[in-house]
Amino acid sequence: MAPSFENIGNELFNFVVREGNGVKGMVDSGITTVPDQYIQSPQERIVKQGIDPSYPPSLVSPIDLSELEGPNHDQVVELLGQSAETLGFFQVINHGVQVELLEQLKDAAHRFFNQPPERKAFVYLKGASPSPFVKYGTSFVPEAEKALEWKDYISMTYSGDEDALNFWPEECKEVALEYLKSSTKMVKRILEVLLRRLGVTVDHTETEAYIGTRMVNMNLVSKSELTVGVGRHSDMGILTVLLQDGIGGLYVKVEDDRLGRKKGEWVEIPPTPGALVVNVGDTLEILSNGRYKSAEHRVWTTNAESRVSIPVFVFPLPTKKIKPLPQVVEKDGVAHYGEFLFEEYMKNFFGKGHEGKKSLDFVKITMSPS
Ligand SMILES: O=C(O)CCC(=O)C(=O)O
Ligand SMILES: [Fe+2]
Repeated sequence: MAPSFENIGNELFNFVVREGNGVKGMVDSGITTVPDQYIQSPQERIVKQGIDPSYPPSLVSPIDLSELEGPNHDQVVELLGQSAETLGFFQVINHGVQVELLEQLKDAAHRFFNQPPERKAFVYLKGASPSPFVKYGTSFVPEAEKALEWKDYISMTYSGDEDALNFWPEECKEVALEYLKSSTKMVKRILEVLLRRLGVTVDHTETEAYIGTRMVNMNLVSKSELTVGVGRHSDMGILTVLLQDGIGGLYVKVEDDRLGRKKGEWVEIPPTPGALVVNVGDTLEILSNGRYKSAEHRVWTTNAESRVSIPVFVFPLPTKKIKPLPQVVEKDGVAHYGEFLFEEYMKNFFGKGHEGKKSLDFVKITMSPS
């Protein structure tokens, strides 16, 4: 049977979850063995191979977004488009998020996680938090995962500046809010050029509904081997912006022959000072009728150091109806995904453990052989 918090043992459950110690607390307490529930099967773990010098340059070289506004506009759009079509991941610089803010964010994340556990549990734990928009937790969906993730997180959903400054944690609220706002601007611009590249223009109200929900998370993956920081998954939204620290360990699955890599191979997105990682989410894959790929990715753990990462997830309003964009379907002659309300998608996504790109099966139209 799949292990879960139900059979994790009350003592451990109380310590990790109820008392807010998280995985970090377990590691800080000096445990010498990883509890069974966290041990991943060997195929789920990652052995770090280091960066291959023959790496396709587009995977490593960040794309300069400021060039979107200059004479190289078309080339930059092509770079973004091809990255979104092939790997589903790219890195960007001159992204409009202040470089000093990136350092401040990483410090703020450590400050948050370094607080005494009782404070994190008392103020932010699911159920205890004074706002439904702030949640401190551990693993992804502990009740549903096959093996638990070696990760603690705080999740802050944007519901207005005032709410953010009132409810988000003191240690990180200002920087997190600024990061979320400038990342959203960038996402809007990238989305616009990616859609225009497909011959689609979306009006302002429609765009706002596609990017109407924004959430900033801070993840802490503690030290260990045998475990996984973040299990194999794709993101559910439009685009995700991600700040990772210098530890590395974010791996993406290759699905496209054009990258000069074998299908199914995992490549690392190397930490690049000043750059942000951007990746396509399920919703953009659906809107583009499968042209842009929401890539499967995961994060390793290492014995050397703990790792922080700070994603901004941009996804539709819950009430937004989602289906492949009609202009794209017209060109393709067939829709590859059905229509749904975004809240249904979210319910499905958060109702299960991470399992690769399975989240998309929920809406995929599979052709029956005739
Ligand atoms: O920590 C990372 O590098 C990636 C995190 C991630 O994939 C997620 O939170 O969805
Ligand atoms: Fe992700």
